[in-house]
Order: sequence, then structure tokens, then C-alpha cells
Amino acid sequence: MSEQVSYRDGALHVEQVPFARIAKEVGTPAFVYSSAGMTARYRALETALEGLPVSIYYAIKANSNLAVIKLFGDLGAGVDVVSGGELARGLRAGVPADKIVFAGVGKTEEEIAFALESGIHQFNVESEPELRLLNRVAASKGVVAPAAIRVNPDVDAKTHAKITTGRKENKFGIDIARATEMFELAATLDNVSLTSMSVHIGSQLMDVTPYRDAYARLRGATLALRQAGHVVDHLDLGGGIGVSYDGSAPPDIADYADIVKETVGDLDCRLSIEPGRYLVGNEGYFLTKVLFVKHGAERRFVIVDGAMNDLIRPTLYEAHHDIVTVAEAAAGEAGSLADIVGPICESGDYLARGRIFGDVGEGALIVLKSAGAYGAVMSSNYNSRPLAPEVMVEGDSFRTVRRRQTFDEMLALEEGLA
Ligand SMILES: Cc1ncc(COP(=O)(O)O)c(C=O)c1O
Ligand SMILES: N[C@@H](CCCC[NH3+])C(=O)O
Repeated sequence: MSEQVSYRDGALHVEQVPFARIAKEVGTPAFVYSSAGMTARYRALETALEGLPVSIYYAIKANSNLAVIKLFGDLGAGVDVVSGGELARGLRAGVPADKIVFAGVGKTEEEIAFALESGIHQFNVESEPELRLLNRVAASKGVVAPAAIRVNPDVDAKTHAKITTGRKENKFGIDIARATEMFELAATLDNVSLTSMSVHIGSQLMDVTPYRDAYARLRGATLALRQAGHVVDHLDLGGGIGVSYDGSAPPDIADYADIVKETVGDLDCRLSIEPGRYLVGNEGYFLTKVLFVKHGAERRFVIVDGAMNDLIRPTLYEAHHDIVTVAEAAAGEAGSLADIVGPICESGDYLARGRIFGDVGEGALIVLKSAGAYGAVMSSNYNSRPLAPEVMVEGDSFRTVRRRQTFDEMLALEEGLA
């Protein structure tokens, strides 16, 4: 029996990930990433967008491990951050401040001050009060803050309701009809420079058509602003390109690039995009070990040492992740119905439900695919489970890029306070 799993996804693949060795040396559960896969994704996107004046800002919320940020930074990417903590990560990973954009509906005064002191490239402002606060903090520091307004184009991204961000009922952005009003307001504020707009309509878009509608509206707003005498020299087109979790066809990035070209390619604007999931989603795995197999009255439970605190996507979005066993490489192909569940005290603690799954026994290693995005970053200490380690596979070798949290580290913040 092989101790390795082969994985192919179009041109991008990890030939052999040494899961058994990783389990032995690092333990389980663990997140495992492919540097070759992430690099290939970045290059593919760059190639698809060739000829367009586009910069790539990696949205580090998808996977903010320092080694992952550094990998994209070294490839030339900037980063998109949504909190002071993410800004600290971007800087710590060596990304130059002038390649960092700061998005988010609820930036605090302290976060704005930190970003201004760091000298970031751009604030993507999501409300009028935020624009005024940005002006005030910038004035107190004697600087002019580079700003974009994030507009809400009221376009349905046709994705999961919890990750749709461009509809009127969503908290994100400023109604696109108010763009001119915002530019007029900014013109009266001495410490912001507003010459840019951003848009982000949602995550995990499997159909690129909604981008066409959103970018067409952005184009319309740009032309109207210019007509009114304002300068618009940069458009941030957001992230959201989906990846396949089940082997179905992913969106074609060439189609996405065509849409960019056709809608905003001729506006004489610098452009940027903020992909997160696309760059890392398929290039990570969640490795876990079978603790017990229990035959319930109605179904088989495969109880593993990974849980919803490690990978919450199945619980939170009913998300599907393909699963393979390390020994067989294709446990999903034959077998019987099973729930793959974790040790947490909630019935919602499952990694897969009602899955046709092979006959695994205690100690078997199983791998959830496509766990590179919104995996480790969304993990928690629920049930006082220490955070799982993260491992980067580089060529034939691998290295730990986040250690497994110890009990002492988990308890440190409360030390002496009880
Ligand atoms: C403003 C912004 N940019 C970029 C992203 C990255 O999204 P994704 O990982 O779907 O590419 C998000 C998350 O949805 C976001 O809110
Ligand atoms: N956490 C979500 C995506 C959120 C996108 C961030 N705006 C997921 O796992 O699919």
C-alpha cells in the first residue's frame, strides 16, 4: 500500500504529498500546503491577466500563515488586509507597506492610525463616517490618506448567502448611486485623496457572469464621476473567484480576464484584484486520523481527531470537501455511507455527512482536500482544543510553518488571572 496520495487538478497538481511522513513527524490533525501549487495558481492568474494593467493583492484572510504570505510576496503580490492583525502579518511577512490595501466595514481609529503610520498603499473606505474618521486621523498625523470608496453595485454573485457581499441588503460598501456624493465630500476634506473605487461582490463565484454586471456598473460610475470633473485613476475589482471542491469544472480565469478587459480595460485606469481562495483553496489539505469507527443504529460514524474547531466550513456552510484515505487514495469510490465526525460535543461537528466512504479502521489517515482557504484561519480553541499545526510541502521535503499549539500557550492569556 502506498503511503502517498496523488492529486490532480487540471494543470495544477501535487504529485506526491508525504502525508504519512507528515503525520509521523508533525502529528494529526494538521493542515498541509503545497508551495508548488500556490505558485502555479499565482502564475496562472498573472498569465491570464497579461496585457492588462492589473496588480494582484492576495487577500490574506483566506490563509494568513506567514509562510504563505511570504510566498506570494516573493512572487510580487501585494496583500489585501481587513484588520490591524492582518496588517501586522503582512508587514511581518515582509510585504512592503506600499503594497498593502486595507478593506473592511469596521476599521477602528487605532487600526487606521497603525495603517497610516505604516504608510499603506490604500484604504478601501466603506462608509461616510469612516471617510470622515480617516480624514481626522490623517490630519492628526499631518498626512494625506490614499483612499478608494468601496461601492456596493447591488449585483447578485450567485453564491452562498453568507458570503454574498454586493447586494443592497449586505453591510458592505456604499450604494454605487452615492459615488459622486462621496467624491464631492472627499474634495472638501484636506487629508484624504480619493481617486479610486473598489468593488467586491462575494466569494466562491463559480460563474463569472456577475462580475460583468458589477464591473459594468463600476465603469458607469467612473464615467459619471469623470463627467462631473473628478479624477478616477484606479479601480480595485475585488476577489471572489471560486474553486472546485468536488471535481466539477472551476470558473475559467481566461473568461474572467476577458470580462475585465471588456468592461474596464479601456478606462485608462490602474486596476487591481484581491483573490484569496483562488490562490490557496485547492492547494491545501486537512490531514486527520481515525480514532474509532462506531456503528450507530442508522449509520457508521468515522470518528477522527480533526473537528469543526479546525475546519468549520462543513458545519458553517454545509460545504463539501472531497475526502481520500492516505492508504487507498480513493476511499470515496467504493464503500458505504458514513459520517466523518470529530470529537467536539456538538452534533454539528462533522467534516462530511452521508458520504460513501471506504472501509477504514483505527489509525487510518484521511485527507480532506481543498482546505487551503478559510481552513486554519477560521479555527478556534473550542472545547479547549489546541490549534493544529500547518505544514508547507516544498519539493520533496516539508517544513512546519506553524507549530501545534501547546496547552500552556492556549492558557497563557489567562495565566494568573483566575
Ligand atoms: C474585500 C474583499 N476582497 C477580497 C476577498 C477575497 O475573497 P476570495 O477569497 O473569495 O477571493 C474578500 C472575501 O470575500 C473580501 O471581502
Ligand atoms: N469563510 C468563507 C469565505 C468568506 C469570504 C470572506 N469575505 C468560506 O470559507 O467560504
